[in-house]
Amino acid sequence: MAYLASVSSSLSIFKNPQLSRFQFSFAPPNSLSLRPRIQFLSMPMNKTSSLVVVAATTAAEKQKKRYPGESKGFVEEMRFIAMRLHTKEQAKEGEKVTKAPEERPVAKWEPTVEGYLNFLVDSKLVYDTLERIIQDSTFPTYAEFKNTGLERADKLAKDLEWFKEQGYEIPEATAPGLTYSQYLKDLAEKDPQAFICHFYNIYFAHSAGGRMIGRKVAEIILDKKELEFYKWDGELSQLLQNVREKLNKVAEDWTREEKDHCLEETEKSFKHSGEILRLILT
Ligand code: HEM
Repeated sequence: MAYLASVSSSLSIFKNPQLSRFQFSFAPPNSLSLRPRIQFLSMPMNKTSSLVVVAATTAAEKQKKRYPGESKGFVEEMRFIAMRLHTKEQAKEGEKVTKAPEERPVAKWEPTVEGYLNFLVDSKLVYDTLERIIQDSTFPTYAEFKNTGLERADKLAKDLEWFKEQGYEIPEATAPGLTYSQYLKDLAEKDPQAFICHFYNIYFAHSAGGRMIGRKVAEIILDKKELEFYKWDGELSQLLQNVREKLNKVAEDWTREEKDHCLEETEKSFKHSGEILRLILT
């Protein structure tokens, strides 16, 4: 119903006699679909003007279509989709409304050391998996990302060692980390575009929201101790920029369909990372 209302209010533009033919397309609010959207065409402006609903764009129109962020390179396209999947409380550009525990404002989190340790252990498993896949790979799409300086597994190993020295018992990895790790291994074998989507989201999320979370949690439960997980050797902004350039270059060889497929994987990346983040609050 909401869609119908927005369609009819948009129809006023058809009254403009200058427009002998006008067309627009729309998708339901919050739709992440990148596939052809429903399109409305108006016929020449006279009394018999009619509205024709066409179910799909033609190949030529599709080619002309611009994707948000496209002019800046593929990373910007991935970023655009990722930002829409945040809630407003998580990031200014966020649009998502449902609120799982980890989607509530970080300022209101009540973390526990035990939960945080589960989060660090599962995160380490995911980074171990990603970094082993990249390091062992001879496949150019993956090999490009060896030794970017963003790697986190060794840093997390040091942090877990520190917790041990403080007398904490280091837990075993739990279901969210184990499931995500296996999922990444499967993707790496059979779906490079989807794998690269996870690669981007995991490392870039950690450099943005992840650091914010680390600071907040350390304030509440670690007497502000800054963990190695949140430190990089070298200038982080430069490391990120180098990886952005490599990602853009890799994606230049992809067809539009392969790019869309990569973008469509973003939701899964949020789902898996969200489950690991939620451990902090257990
Ligand atoms: C509590 C959870 C989260 C919070 C508080 C959070 C917060 C943020 C913030 C503040 C930014 C920076 C926005 C800006 O540039 O102005 C950001 C960027 C981003 N986040 Fe999140 N985020 C969260 C979870 C996630 C998750 C689960 C993912 C995906 C796995 C993700 C992926 C990204 C990406 C890809 C960026 C863009 C980084 C860049 O611009 O280089 N975030 N997030």
